[in-house]
Amino acid sequence: MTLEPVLTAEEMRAAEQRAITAGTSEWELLQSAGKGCAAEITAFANGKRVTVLCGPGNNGGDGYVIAEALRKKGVSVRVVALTEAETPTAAKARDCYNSDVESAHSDVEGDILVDCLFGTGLSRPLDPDAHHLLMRNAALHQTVVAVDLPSGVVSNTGEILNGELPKYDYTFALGSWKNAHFLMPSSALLGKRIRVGLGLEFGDVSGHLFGKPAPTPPDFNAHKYSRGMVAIVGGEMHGAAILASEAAMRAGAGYVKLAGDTEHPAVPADLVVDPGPLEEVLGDKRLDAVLIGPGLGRNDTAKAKLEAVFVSGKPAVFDADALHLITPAMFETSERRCHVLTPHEGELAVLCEAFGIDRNTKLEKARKLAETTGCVVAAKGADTIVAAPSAPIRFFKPASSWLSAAGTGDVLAGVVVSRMAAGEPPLEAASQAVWLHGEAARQLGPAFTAGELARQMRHALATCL
Ligand SMILES: NC(=O)C1=CN([C@@H]2O[C@H](COP(=O)(O)OP(=O)(O)OC[C@H]3O[C@@H](n4cnc5c(N)ncnc54)[C@H](O)[C@@H]3O)[C@@H](O)[C@H]2O)[C@H](O)CC1
Ligand SMILES: [K+]
Repeated sequence: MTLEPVLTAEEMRAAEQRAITAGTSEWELLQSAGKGCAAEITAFANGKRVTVLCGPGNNGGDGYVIAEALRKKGVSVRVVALTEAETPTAAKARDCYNSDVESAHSDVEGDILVDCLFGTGLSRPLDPDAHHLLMRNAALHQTVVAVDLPSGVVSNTGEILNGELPKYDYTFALGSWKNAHFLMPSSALLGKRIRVGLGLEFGDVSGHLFGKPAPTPPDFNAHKYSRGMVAIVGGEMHGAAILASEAAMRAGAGYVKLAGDTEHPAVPADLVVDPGPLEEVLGDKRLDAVLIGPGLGRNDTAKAKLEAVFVSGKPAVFDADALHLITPAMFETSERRCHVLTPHEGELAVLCEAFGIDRNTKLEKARKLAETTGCVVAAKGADTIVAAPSAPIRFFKPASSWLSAAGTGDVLAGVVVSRMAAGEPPLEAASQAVWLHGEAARQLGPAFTAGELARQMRHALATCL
């Protein structure tokens, strides 16, 4: 499993400062950044006309270095400066650009637009002139490149301060990934994400990009219980729990039991349906993990089942309807706190209300909910993140937008509980599940159903073994 640092703007500046203290100058960092971007652009700039828009800070400084590096390689370059270079390093880069710099009044037609107006230093929305310059010129070029971040995006939150920004074809993350590279709404703008390394050391960071997991296959002498036993608590709507079970059966667990009186034509022969009392199912010592929520309903029976899961003390995944019924008091009936919650945006809001959490962004809501409950929180959406108490936030490369189909959340919950039963700690189980879910969707291409996604899960798992 790979974890790449994802930083806030403050962490990035601190890393840069450490490098400077250790003897690498800001000028050298700017040179590495600019030359690294120029090398990437050269790969698709053959015979193309490049326009570089430069802002006042070091993001603009990167732009002058990029322009000079491309110019030296014989690429046709024009540079348009929004204002004078304001930092000493950007001013030096401006002076080292050996050609004309045009004023921001000119529209430039070309093929590739390189946006170096603002990066991590953005502190307010673009002024109308800067915004028009960016929008007009983006429309006049076929390919649009963001250096570090699209100008107008807040690095720590992914907010777009100007409402509308161009769609980019490439974004070059300088030194490290930043939160905005994986959070909505900015994540939808970025095009292909490329990290340009600057040789910086990061140490402890507040976020990680979670890469391909490395689950272990069953032991040589494994049996169904040693591989992990899952119970999925059925409820009012049978389809959702069956979908979750289909996914759980294909994500590592050796034994998946559907707890309830589910008589449904879609129940496969390889799924054990146990209509006995829920307390007995949950009391089975061999049971490793429980999922409750998909198709559960929200009536008194559903609430009693949820309370039984808490009382059992088994590691649990709470999804869908269960997230509407959870109360802080339920945690007091159980010694175990480290469960997994898998809310989408609406369910996250419901949970924050229930636990008295008042935060503005998805990142802050998920982080605070994890701290307050002690649970791992997989906050789903186009920018799924996984938060755990006292751990860096986990970000993920964006998954297929075809995942926006009914039942895909039930499938995810089934994969989380399966990975937990297979022995993964809750944070790993949730992270692996998000990755496998995205990989299964990638393999399926367009317009798949939740059932197909569940059945694809073993092929996603196969890519990790
Ligand atoms: N951190 C690193 O390791 C490296 C970063 N590099 C690049 O530098 C930028 C960050 O540079 P900085 O000078 O801090 O900020 P910006 O260039 O983003 O510009 C901020 C500049 O502009 C003013 N400002 C902020 N918002 C606005 C606005 N809406 N309108 C007008 N002016 C605004 C603000 O006061 C600052 O003066 C980083 O993203 C990288 O691209 C280098 O590559 C070296 C390594
Ligand atoms: K930029």
